[in-house]
Amino acid sequence: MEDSRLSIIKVPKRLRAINRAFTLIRLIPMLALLYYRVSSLIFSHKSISVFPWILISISELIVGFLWLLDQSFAWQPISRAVFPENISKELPPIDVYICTADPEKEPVLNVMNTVVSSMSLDYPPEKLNVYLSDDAGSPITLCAIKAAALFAKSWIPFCRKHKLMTRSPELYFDILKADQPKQGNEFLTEEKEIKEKYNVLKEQVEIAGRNRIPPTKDRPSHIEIIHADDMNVRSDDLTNMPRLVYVAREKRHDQPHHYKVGALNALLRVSGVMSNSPYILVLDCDMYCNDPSSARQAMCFHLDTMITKSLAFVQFPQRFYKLSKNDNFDSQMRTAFKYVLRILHALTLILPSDVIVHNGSSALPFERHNRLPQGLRPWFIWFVIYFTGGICHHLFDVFNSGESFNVWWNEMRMALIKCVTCNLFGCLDAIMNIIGIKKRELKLTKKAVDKDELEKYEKGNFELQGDKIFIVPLVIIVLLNIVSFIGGIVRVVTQGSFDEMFAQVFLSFFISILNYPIIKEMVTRKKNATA
Ligand SMILES: O=c1ccn([C@@H]2O[C@H](COP(=O)(O)OP(=O)(O)O[C@H]3O[C@H](CO)[C@@H](O)[C@H](O)[C@H]3O)[C@@H](O)[C@H]2O)c(=O)[nH]1
Ligand SMILES: [Mn+2]
Repeated sequence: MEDSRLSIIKVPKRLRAINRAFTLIRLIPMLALLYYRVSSLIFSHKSISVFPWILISISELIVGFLWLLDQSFAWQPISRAVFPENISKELPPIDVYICTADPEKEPVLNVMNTVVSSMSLDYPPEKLNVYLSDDAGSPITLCAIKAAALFAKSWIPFCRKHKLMTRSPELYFDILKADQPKQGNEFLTEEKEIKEKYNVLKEQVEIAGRNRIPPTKDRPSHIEIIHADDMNVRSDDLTNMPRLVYVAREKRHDQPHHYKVGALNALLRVSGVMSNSPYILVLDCDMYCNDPSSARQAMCFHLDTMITKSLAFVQFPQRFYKLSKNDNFDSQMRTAFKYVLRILHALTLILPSDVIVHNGSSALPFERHNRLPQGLRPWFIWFVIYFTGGICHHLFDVFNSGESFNVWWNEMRMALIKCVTCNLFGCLDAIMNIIGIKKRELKLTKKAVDKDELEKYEKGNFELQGDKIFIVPLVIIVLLNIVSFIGGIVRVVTQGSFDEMFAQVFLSFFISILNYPIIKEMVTRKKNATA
C-alpha cells in the first residue's frame, strides 16, 4: 500500500521544535512590552508624552499582529514528495492557457518559448491542448506562433528522444546547456541541427516584428487552430504534438475587457467547445515549465481520491532564472517559496503573495529618535530579546534552507525596502480604492530586458531609476538613519551620553550598513550628475 502512494507529506520534527522555541522566545518579550506600553499609559509616567507613546504603541501592535500571523508558517512546517510513476489510472486531458497582451512589452520570441515549452511537457500529446490568448490581436504573434509550431515539430521529438530537462529552447541553448548530459556524436549532430532550426525561428519572429501595426481598440475575435494531429496517429509516436490554438478575443473601446481575467474567460469558452478538458494549466507569457513532468506531478494530487475532495488547485512556485550571484534584490524570493508556500497547506487561509519575515526592525526605528528615558531602561532588555530573537530565527531559517549569510543580509534589506515601498503604496492604493478616490488599474509589467539595468544588476549595483514615488521614501529613510547615526555619535562624544544614545546609534548604524548598496548608488549618481 505504502509503495503505491502518489504523494506524501513529511513533517521535519527538529525544524518544527526549533521554530516553536523561537516563537516562544519572542512571544514573552512581545507580551512584556505590550504590558509596558499599556501600563505606562494608564499609570501615566511623567516622563512620557502621550501622543508619540500612542503612535509607537499602535505601530508595535501592528508589527506584533503581523509577527503572530507569520508564526503560523513556522509552527507546522511540512515538505512534500510526489511519485508520478505510481499513477495507474489513465491521465486526464489538460488545457493549457497562456496569456499575452503586448508584443512590445512582452517579447514575442519569449512568448513562443513559453508556448513551445508547454507543448513539450512530458504528457500524452493527444491529452494536451495549448491555447494562446493574444490580447493585442497582433499579426506579429500570429505569424510567430505558426513558425513556432513548425519548430516544435522538430524540437518535441528531440526533447523526448534525449529526455531533456530544459524544454524551453531559449534557456536550453542560452544558459542551461551546461546542465545537459552530452550523449555522443549522434546527439551532438542532432543538437546542431535543432539549433539551426531555432535560429530560423528567431529570424522569422524578428522579421515579423519589423512590421509594426499599432493595435486597434476595436476588432472582431480571431480564433485559429495552428496545429491539430490526425486522430488516427498512434499515441506512442514521438512526432505526435499537442493541439495548438491561437485566440484573440473581440475588443471594443467602450467595453471593459477585464485584463487577464477577461482573457481567461474567453479561453474558457473557446476551449470548452474545442477540447473541454477537466484540468487547466494557466501560465503567464513569461513562464517556462522547467520540469517536463510538472503536469504529471500535479496529477499526483488531483488523482488522489483522499485529497481531491478538498483540493481546488495545485500551485507551482514561480522562480526567476538568470539570477546574479549577488542577488541584491532578493529575487530568488526564498522566504516566499521555501518558507511560506510549502507550509501554506497547513492553513486554511491564503495570505498575500508578498509575505515577508518581520524581524521587528520595522517598529524599532521609531524608538531611535527618542533618548532612552529612565523608565525605559529595565524594559530595554525585552526589546533586545525580541530584536535579536527575530534576527537569529531568520538567520537559522536561511542556513537551514542551505543558503548563505549574504542571502540573509539581502533578505533583511529587501524586507525593509518593501515596508516603505510596495507594502506602503499597496495599502494606500487599496484604501483609496475602497473609499472610491482611485480606480483600480492594471499596468502590464515590462518583460523585455534592458541592457544597462541587467549590467547593473549583474554587478550587484542597486537601481534607483524606478518610479520616483517608490524611491523618495526609501532615500529619506536611508538619509534619516545616516543623520541620526552621525547626530548620535556627536552627542556621545560631546556629552558622553553613551548609555542614553546606544539604541539610536546602534539601530541607525545597523540600518545604514544594511542599505549600503543604496547609499553607494546615491553617491555614484550624485558624482555622475556633477561630472
Ligand atoms: O490585458 C491584459 C493584461 C495582462 N495579461 C496577461 O496577464 C499576465 C500577467 O501580467 P503581468 O503584467 O506579467 O503581471 P505580473 O504582476 O507580472 O504577474 C503577477 O500578477 C498577476 C496579477 O495578479 C497574476 O495574474 C500573474 O500570474 C502573476 O505572475 C501576462 O501574461 C499578461 O500578458 C493579459 O492577458 N491581458
Ligand atoms: Mn508577470
